Amino acid sequence: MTLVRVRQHVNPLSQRYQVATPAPAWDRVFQHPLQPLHVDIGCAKGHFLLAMAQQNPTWNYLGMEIRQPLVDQANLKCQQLGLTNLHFLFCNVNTSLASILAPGAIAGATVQFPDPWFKRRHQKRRVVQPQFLDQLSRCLQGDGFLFVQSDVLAVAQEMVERIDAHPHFTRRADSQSWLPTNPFQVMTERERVTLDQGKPVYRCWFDHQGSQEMSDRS
Ligand SMILES: C[S@@+](CC[C@H](N)C(=O)[O-])C[C@H]1O[C@@H](n2cnc3c(N)ncnc32)[C@H](O)[C@@H]1O
Repeated sequence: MTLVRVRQHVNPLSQRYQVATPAPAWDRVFQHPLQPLHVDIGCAKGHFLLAMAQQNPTWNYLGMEIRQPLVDQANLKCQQLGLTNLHFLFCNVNTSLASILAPGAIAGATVQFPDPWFKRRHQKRRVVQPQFLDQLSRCLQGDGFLFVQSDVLAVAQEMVERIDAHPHFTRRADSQSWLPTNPFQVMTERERVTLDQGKPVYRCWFDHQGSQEMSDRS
């Protein structure tokens, strides 16, 4: 058995992650490429999507992850399970959303337990930056959704403040305070560990609206 070293954290701002990843051939990665697409950002080992894809065969699922060994392992698992509505992609979402996903290509997105980067000087490495939300908004359909959760209150608050400040996202009525449960009823790796330790999770659910053209605030 070959042991692959998986780094604990990867700095998304380092030079080697600045090259935009091209889109895969969608008709090769999904059996039915026109099904609605749900993208999980920073999917790690992909446990969440492996379960979602089995439960919802009429949706396609794309996991985006910056640690390549995790992506390779997740795609292997996907193959072993014979799933034709799931694919994992090695990329830096902060540089590659626009090169991978066409405007309006996705029906929904999740950002779950993003790396917290606690030190102040490292916080610009966090995934949910204003520019990321502009790009995500371009890729989301007019009636798409965005679900975010974290076990770190400050990270959850920062994500929610940034999403609230974006003109094309609105909190769902049930998300005016933190959602008590995960609406997908499928746990991520990090969510399971957090709940097993009896710790709280901070969750929020947004509707996306507006045309892709309006989403481009730049
Ligand atoms: C704390 S883990 C959470 C994993 C999973 N979502 C969960 O809830 O268990 C955050 C993941 O996001 C990935 N990640 C961080 N920055 C990223 C980026 N810019 N692009 C893609 N993936 C990223 C990390 O490599 C890591 O696997």
